[in-house]
Amino acid sequence: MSEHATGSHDCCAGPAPGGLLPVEEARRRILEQVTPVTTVERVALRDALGRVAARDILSPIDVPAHTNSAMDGYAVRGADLPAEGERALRVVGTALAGAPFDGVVGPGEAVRIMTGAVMPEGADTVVMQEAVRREGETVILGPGHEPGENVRHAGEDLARGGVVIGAGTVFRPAELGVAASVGLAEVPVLRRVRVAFFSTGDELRGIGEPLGLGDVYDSNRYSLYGMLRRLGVELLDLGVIRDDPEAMREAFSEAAAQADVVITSGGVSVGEADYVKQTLDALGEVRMWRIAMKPGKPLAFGRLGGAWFFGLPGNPVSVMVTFYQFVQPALWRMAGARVTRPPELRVPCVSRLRKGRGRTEFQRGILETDAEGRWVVRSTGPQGSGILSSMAAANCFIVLPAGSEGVEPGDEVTVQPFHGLV
Ligand SMILES: Nc1nc2c(c(=O)[nH]1)N[C@H]1C(S)=C(S)[C@@H](COP(=O)(O)OP(=O)(O)OC[C@H]3O[C@@H](n4cnc5c(N)ncnc54)[C@H](O)[C@@H]3O)O[C@H]1N2
Ligand code: MOO
Ligand SMILES: [Mg+2]
Repeated sequence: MSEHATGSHDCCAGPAPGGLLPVEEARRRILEQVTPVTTVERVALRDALGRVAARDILSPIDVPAHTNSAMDGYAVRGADLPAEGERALRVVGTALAGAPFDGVVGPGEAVRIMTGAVMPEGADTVVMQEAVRREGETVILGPGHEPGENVRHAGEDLARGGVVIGAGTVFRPAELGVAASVGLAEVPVLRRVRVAFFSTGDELRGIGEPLGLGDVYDSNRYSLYGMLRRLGVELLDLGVIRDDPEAMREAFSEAAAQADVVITSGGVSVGEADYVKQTLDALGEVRMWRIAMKPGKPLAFGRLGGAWFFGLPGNPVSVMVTFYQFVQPALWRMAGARVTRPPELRVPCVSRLRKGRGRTEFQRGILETDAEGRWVVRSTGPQGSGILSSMAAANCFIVLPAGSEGVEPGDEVTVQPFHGLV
C-alpha cells in the first residue's frame, strides 16, 4: 500500500488549503447545531416503520410470557432422566401450543409436548422425540440428556418492565416485531421532520418539456426526492426557482415558513447567476460555506428564519454526495435518532484513481468480490461532478483523504458502502 492512500479522516490533517472546511469538521459543526424535534405522536404499530421512538418503551409482559418447550418431544422431570440404561415413563397427556396440559407431571410420567406449548407443572425438561422410542402408552428414554434441556423460560427474551425499544431507536422490521411480541398496538414516536426543497436555474426544464439549446432536465429534484423519501421525512416540493434574486427571496421565505429544513440545489457558487448564498445572507445567516471536498465544494449551510438551510451545489453528483455526507445525518439528528458515522471498510482498489491534493474526494466505486472471493473495489469510470450515471453504477463511495494524490491498483482504500447509507 502506498503512503498517499492511508487514512480517510481529515480532522487530523490540519487546516485545508484555501479556507475550505475539512469534511469531518463540517459534519461535526452541523450536527452540533441541529436539534431533535420534540412533538410526540402515538401511531399504530405498522405506521411506526422508519419513525423514531420518542421515549424508552417498556414491556408490559414477559416474553415468552410462559415457560414453554423449544422442541417437539416429551416433557419430563429431570430427576427421571436415566444416567445409564433405559427408562420407561408413562405418557399421561398432550400439550400443544395454544392447548396446555392442565394436569401435573408426576414421577415416572411424561407428557407429549409440541414446540411452543406451555411446560406442564412438574416437568422441567423436554426430550426431543427423535431421541426416544414410543411404545403404546409409554415412552422409553436413554441416557445422555441434561435436566432442563429444550426449555424456553418466561422472560428470557424480554422481561416485564424492561426497556424493549430505547428512545431514539428507528423502527425497523425487527422493532415492529419486538413491539408486537409484547402486545403494543400503538407506540410513541417523534413527529416527522418537514423538509421543503427546490431546484434553482433558468436552464432547467421539467420532464415532458422540449429541451432548447443549453437546457437540461431538472434531475436534482428527482434524486433529492428519492433520498428524502427514503428517510421518511414530510416533503414539500416547491419546484424550480428561476435565477432571479426577487423570485429567490420569495421562495426562501415561503419555504422557511413551512418547513424545519430548506434544501436547494444550484446557484451556490460564484457565478453571475448564483444568488443562493447572497439570498441566505440577506434573509438569514450563512454559517458555513465551502468544504474541502470533491464533489460538493460550494455547499452552504445556515439559518433561514426558523429553519435550517442547506444550499447544495447544482452539479447532480455534488447534490447526492453532499446530501449523504451532511444532510442525511442532520435529518436523522433532527428526527431524534442516534447518529453514527457512516460505516467504512478498508479494501484493495483494483483501479488507478487520479486525484488532486487538497480536498477529500468521494469517488464512485463498485464493491465486489474478485476471483478468489476477496472484497475489492473498482472505479465506475469518469468522475466528473455532472456524471450522474456514475452514482447509478456505484454501490459505494471511495473516500480519498485530502492529502492523497491518487491510488495505484492494489492500494488499500476506504469505502463507504451505500448499503446502510442510501
Ligand atoms: N469560478 C468557479 N466556478 C465554479 C466553482 C468555483 O469554485 N469557482 N465551483 C464549481 C463547483 S465545484 C461546483 S459543484 C459548481 C456549483 O455550482 P452551483 O451550485 O452554482 O450550481 P449551478 O451553477 O446552478 O449549476 C451547476 C451545474 O449543475 C447543473 N444543474 C443545476 N441544477 C440542476 C438540476 N436541478 N438538475 C440537473 N442539473 C442541474 C447546471 O446546469 C450546471 O451545469 O460550480 C463550479 N463552478
Ligand atoms: O465540488 Mo464541485 O461539486 O466538484 O463539482
Ligand atoms: Mg453556478
